[in-house]
Amino acid sequence: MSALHGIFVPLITPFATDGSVAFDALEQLARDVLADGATGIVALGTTAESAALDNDERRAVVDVCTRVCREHRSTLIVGAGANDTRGSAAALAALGPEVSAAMVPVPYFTRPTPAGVVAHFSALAAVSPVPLIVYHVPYRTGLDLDADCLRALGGLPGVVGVKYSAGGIDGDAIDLLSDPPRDFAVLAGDDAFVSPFLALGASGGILASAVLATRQFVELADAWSAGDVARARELGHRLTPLSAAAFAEPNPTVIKGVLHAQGRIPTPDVRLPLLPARQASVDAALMLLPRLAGAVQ
Ligand SMILES: O=C(O)C1=N[C@H](C(=O)O)C[C@H](O)C1
Repeated sequence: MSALHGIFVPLITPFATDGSVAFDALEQLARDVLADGATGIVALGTTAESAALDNDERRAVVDVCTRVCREHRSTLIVGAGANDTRGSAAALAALGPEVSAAMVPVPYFTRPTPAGVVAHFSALAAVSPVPLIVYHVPYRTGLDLDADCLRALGGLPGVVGVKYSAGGIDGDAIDLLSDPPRDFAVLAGDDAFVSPFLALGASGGILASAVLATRQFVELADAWSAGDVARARELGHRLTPLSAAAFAEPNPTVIKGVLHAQGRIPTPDVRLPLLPARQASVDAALMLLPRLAGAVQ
């Protein structure tokens, strides 16, 4: 697939006051970010509290996102997979033809060797109905992968990209970006580091905080892609504090607090073991939004 450029917004799962999923609010969020220029959305990312949804809820979330992406002709990425190969293959088999790619975590908790990780993705790519994006997030999976391992994954047929979320820009990120596999997209997955990632050649980002300032993140990606360094730097410096504020507490608690304060979702509720963000954290993020509103050209 060639559509892995630009900003992809992983959507939160809004809850109604009775605890059910607020599908109408989810649909509106999807429409908003696509209208504001996002290349696509991610359903069932970490941001969606996927682990706290049941199978029916997960299916219904994907249905809503599929419908909106179809109408907008936009890219739909769906989070799928777990820490074993058989279960991950079953999750992938359930994805429909309108899913552009699946975002599959490096197997967490089990602690396979790098060769085991490559064998895992090789087995999944062989059976998956859709292309795979490797979700590399060592602070969640407990498994660090070096640039050579990521290149091996990127060389597998059917593996089209990586969401790189190592908590910053480390030597392996620089190594990978200096010599990525052919037709392999490196996507920034740590919101506060997206601007330097794009400067190094990443093709875009999967960024939960982009739901709060979609047009500005899109313009950031466009500016780096066009080589407008001055504009890109300025926007990056303006957006970084928002991303930092959005992640001051476990994702997506602050983002939900902000969206609720803006009237975009019915409650700021999250499901256990997450707890709602403190009001001070939500206020700190909210305070940054007015000065961003004038930042787009
Ligand atoms: O759900 C996602 O995809 C993202 N999750 C990350 C996280 O919660 O660690 C953050 C990133 O913005 C996208």
